[in-house]
Amino acid sequence: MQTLAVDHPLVAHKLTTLRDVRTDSPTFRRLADELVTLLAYEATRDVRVTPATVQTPLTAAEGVQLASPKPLVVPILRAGLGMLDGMTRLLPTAEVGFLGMIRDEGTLQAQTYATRLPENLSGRQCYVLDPMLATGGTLAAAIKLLFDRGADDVTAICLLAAPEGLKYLEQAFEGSDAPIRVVTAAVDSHLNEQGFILPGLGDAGDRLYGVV
Ligand SMILES: O=P(O)(O)OC[C@H]1O[C@H](OP(=O)(O)OP(=O)(O)O)[C@H](O)[C@@H]1O
Ligand SMILES: O=c1cc[nH]c(=O)[nH]1
Ligand SMILES: [Mg+2]
Repeated sequence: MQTLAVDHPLVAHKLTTLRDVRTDSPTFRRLADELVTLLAYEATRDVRVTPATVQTPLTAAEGVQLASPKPLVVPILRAGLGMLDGMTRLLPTAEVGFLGMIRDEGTLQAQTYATRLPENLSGRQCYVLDPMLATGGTLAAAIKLLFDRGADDVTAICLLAAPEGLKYLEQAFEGSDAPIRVVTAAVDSHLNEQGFILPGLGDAGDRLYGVV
């Protein structure tokens, strides 16, 4: 598994405001959207392309186009939905599938309550969107579901990741042949006793959707 914490002053600037407890929901949504687009630029570095030739007004030019089958973007509801527009701005022709997952705040176990994905993902590159990688249980379950349907390459885009979650994923998919990448704006310090990322940004779903 590869982890990339994107080191860029604009990412750090936007993340700082996102963390700030005084940031209201509309601003939080806008910043999350902008951050995803910046992270997506790095996360799609290995997106598959094929050679293509176009005619310019003057002559032929060799270039590339996105390969087939096209990439699949999978936001994990609810909080991952706040990352979808930022991602599809960069990959407008990607197909979008949905996973609804919720972490039980007592046991910290993830449960899947909705699945709307293509049955066969063989040969597909998948981009999973979830702002918080905490214990890693949610993302591990999502990646397993994609692999079970034949996906052969998964990149997760997270706004924040905890070292515990990264380690959990590393162990869960140890020996897997398929590439797994995690692209994040920052790897934070650790989890607290309630499984929240510190310093973190609180409950991403609640902050996106105005619960607080
Ligand atoms: O790494 P984990 O310990 O599994 O925790 C991370 C998950 O928790 C949050 O979702 P939550 O369950 O709160 O659902 P929500 O998106 O509906 O708020 C977050 O968006 C991740 O999906
Ligand atoms: O810090 C955390 C951990 C899980 N889910 C969140 O929204 N925030
Ligand atoms: Mg939540």
